[in-house]
Amino acid sequence: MTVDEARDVGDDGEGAEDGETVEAVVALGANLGDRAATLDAAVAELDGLPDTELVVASRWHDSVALTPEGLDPDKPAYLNGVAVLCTRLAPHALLRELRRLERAHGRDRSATAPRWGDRTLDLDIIVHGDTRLETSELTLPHPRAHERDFVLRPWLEVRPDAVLPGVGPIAELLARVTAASGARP
Ligand SMILES: Nc1ncnc2c1ncn2[C@@H]1O[C@H](COP(=O)(O)OP(=O)(O)OP(=O)(O)O)[C@@H](O)[C@H]1O
Ligand SMILES: Nc1nc2c(c(=O)[nH]1)N=C(CO)CN2
Repeated sequence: MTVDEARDVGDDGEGAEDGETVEAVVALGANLGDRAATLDAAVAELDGLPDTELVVASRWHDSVALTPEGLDPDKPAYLNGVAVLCTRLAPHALLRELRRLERAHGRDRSATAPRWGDRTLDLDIIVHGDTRLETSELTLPHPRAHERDFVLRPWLEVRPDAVLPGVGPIAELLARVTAASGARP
């Protein structure tokens, strides 16, 4: 499938069914190791997933680590970005592939790893077409995407008109997050 065709899919107001081609947005983050090299490699690996093609990836953005206690400039800073994929993988199948790629990059998912702890690679599904679902393994859209500058900013860079299904245009969401943080847009 070509990039232009990819831009036209997943826009029919329905949740994605098995085997349907949709545009999915994956958020990438890393704050350990050679962050840029890891994210570059991950983008290439996303492009190589079965029934999947990379449409566009954002630049990598530096961002202060968000922890359960708030922003922590003493933690290693993150590089964040997004990749827009055209995929026939169903949501849970895509999630399994992302977990596999995280593992391959040394992601520590042991029981002792702290919530929102430092990581070599984090891959989250932000949207999968217009799918809205909530299971024990997967919530779509990603439940915290609307409040995350480090997701919305790179996404806006590559998809200025994107809408978070059930929430709103990401340009408005980013403006709200930026205003709430007291920072300039
Ligand atoms: N949209 C989603 N994308 C990725 N994982 C999800 C999603 N919704 C639910 N999950 C579940 O969240 C679990 C925890 O994921 P992970 O450890 O990457 O969270 P986190 O990145 O530390 O935090 P956050 O979810 O706030 O970004 C995963 O095992 C997965 O089953
Ligand atoms: N800046 C930044 N902070 C985070 C990030 C992230 O990607 N960027 N991911 C987290 C868990 O998903 C927790 N904190």
